[in-house]
Amino acid sequence: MERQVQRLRQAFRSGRSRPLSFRLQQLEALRRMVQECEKDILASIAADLSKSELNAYSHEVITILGEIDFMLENLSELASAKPVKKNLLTMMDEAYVQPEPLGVVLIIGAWNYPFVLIMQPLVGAIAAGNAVIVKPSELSENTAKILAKLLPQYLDQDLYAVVNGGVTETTELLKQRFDHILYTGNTAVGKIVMEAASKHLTPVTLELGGKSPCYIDRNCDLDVACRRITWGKYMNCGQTCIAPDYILCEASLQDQIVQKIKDTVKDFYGENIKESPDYERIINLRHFKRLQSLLEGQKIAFGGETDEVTRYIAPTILTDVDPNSKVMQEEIFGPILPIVSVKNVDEAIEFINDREKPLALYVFSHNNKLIKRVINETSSGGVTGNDVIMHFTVNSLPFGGVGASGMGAYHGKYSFDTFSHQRPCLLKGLTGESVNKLRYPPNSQSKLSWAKFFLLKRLSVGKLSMLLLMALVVVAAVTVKAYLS
Ligand SMILES: NC(=O)c1ccc[n+]([C@@H]2O[C@H](COP(=O)([O-])OP(=O)(O)OC[C@H]3O[C@@H](n4cnc5c(N)ncnc54)[C@H](O)[C@@H]3O)[C@@H](O)[C@H]2O)c1
Ligand SMILES: CC(C)=CCC/C(C)=C/CC/C(C)=C/C=O
Repeated sequence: MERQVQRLRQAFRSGRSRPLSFRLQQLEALRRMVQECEKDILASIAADLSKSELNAYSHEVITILGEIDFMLENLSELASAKPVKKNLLTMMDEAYVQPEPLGVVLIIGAWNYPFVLIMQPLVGAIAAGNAVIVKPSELSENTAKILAKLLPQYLDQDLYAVVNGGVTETTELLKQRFDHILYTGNTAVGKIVMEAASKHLTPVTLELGGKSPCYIDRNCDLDVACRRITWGKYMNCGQTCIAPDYILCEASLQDQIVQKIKDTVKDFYGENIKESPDYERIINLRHFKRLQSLLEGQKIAFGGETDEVTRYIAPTILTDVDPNSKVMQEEIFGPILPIVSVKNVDEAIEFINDREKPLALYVFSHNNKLIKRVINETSSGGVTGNDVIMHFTVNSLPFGGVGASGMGAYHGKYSFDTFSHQRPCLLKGLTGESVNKLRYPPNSQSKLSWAKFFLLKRLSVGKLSMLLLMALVVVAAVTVKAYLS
């Protein structure tokens, strides 16, 4: 592992990854990889998540092609030096912010969107000019294998590497010194990653999870709300970090919501959900059993059927859920949707604020003021009003958590910035010592008041009259010169 990181560091130090032409060429190669190997990529994702290839394409491949296109179109602007405002002391100089690559970056992905969660940060890290090691999740082993096979075929092998493996390999990897680590996964491992990174003072981006609430206001089109929630909750069998975790609503809405979600499930997946190509399975037996245990003692208003052999759990709704019950204590990450009743929006806001800051927050209402109020009075990684999941798809929005749901963000420009150092540059000439004298010792009251003038634009009466006098002399000189010529 150590040798591998050293090899990448050496390649980074050679400067090969820095020219924009090289970065663009690598991004184009990545796009070719996705297009030319689409079939194998889709088959791997499909095998890992019992997912149809159509869904694998729309859940994962579209996002990556969009991200690569964005970087190809915007890289020269993103990577360019940005001139900044100057003060009076530096007005003759050049001042700008120059984004520069950080060095060798580690990207650790999770299993639930195994392609997107490796590839999207990788696009940003390459665009920013870094060398990169990616570590796909061992739980999505087919996608891990195809990434390890394809990436070296299309990318520069000295700068970009894939390490596969589980806890042992990741632990070993985390002992190495990186210049940035982006980790996606659960909070407990997030803490391990951050602790390991702290040994080298390596900055981290942590893309974690949490319980993302969904408040449905009485003043709302329930048909539309329930259709959108059904889509976002049961896609990927609920194994989506930003899936609505639970619903908050007034008690009187509960039965209507159950009925409408039931009807939508039938529209989406048909009478026999098990036969639907659009309904996935739980990733492994450990998660299957964990989810089964969340159903114990709950009022199941819809669904609840499970099949251990195929790790099938039906789209399920729990009603009158006690906020202290187990299903409300941990991120569900499966197709179980609890409804917790609140008296009104005030109580919903309090409920959200009493808990850890979630990765996403959803509010459904005709009343935009109410939506804005919920946004203003709570905190979460991201928000979508009157829909779910969709803020993820806008790559001009930063994607990330806050508090327990993570730190830092990526996507589009935010990926580029995450993997760059914003380097402040000031370029001066070697003239102008008469002004510089002001900051050289010995100090004096007069130098201090000039410094206040140049840096704070504060002028004493004495300095003001002197400046006026100087201005008058300049005007007089110009007038005399004009008269004589
Ligand atoms: N914010 C996001 O974008 C996002 C996206 C997907 C998933 N998630 C969150 O991730 C969680 C599900 O993922 P998961 O954690 O089950 O995925 P996982 O089991 O695939 O683990 C994530 C990564 O951590 C590594 N890992 C596991 N144990 C480790 C250890 N002890 N030391 C070092 N590395 C270790 C794994 O090898 C893997 O690469 C959920 O909480 C979900 O909300 C967040
Ligand atoms: C709207 C379309 C076409 C796709 C959405 C894809 C999707 C659900 C992405 C989620 C990715 C993500 C960060 C998952 C976290 O677990």
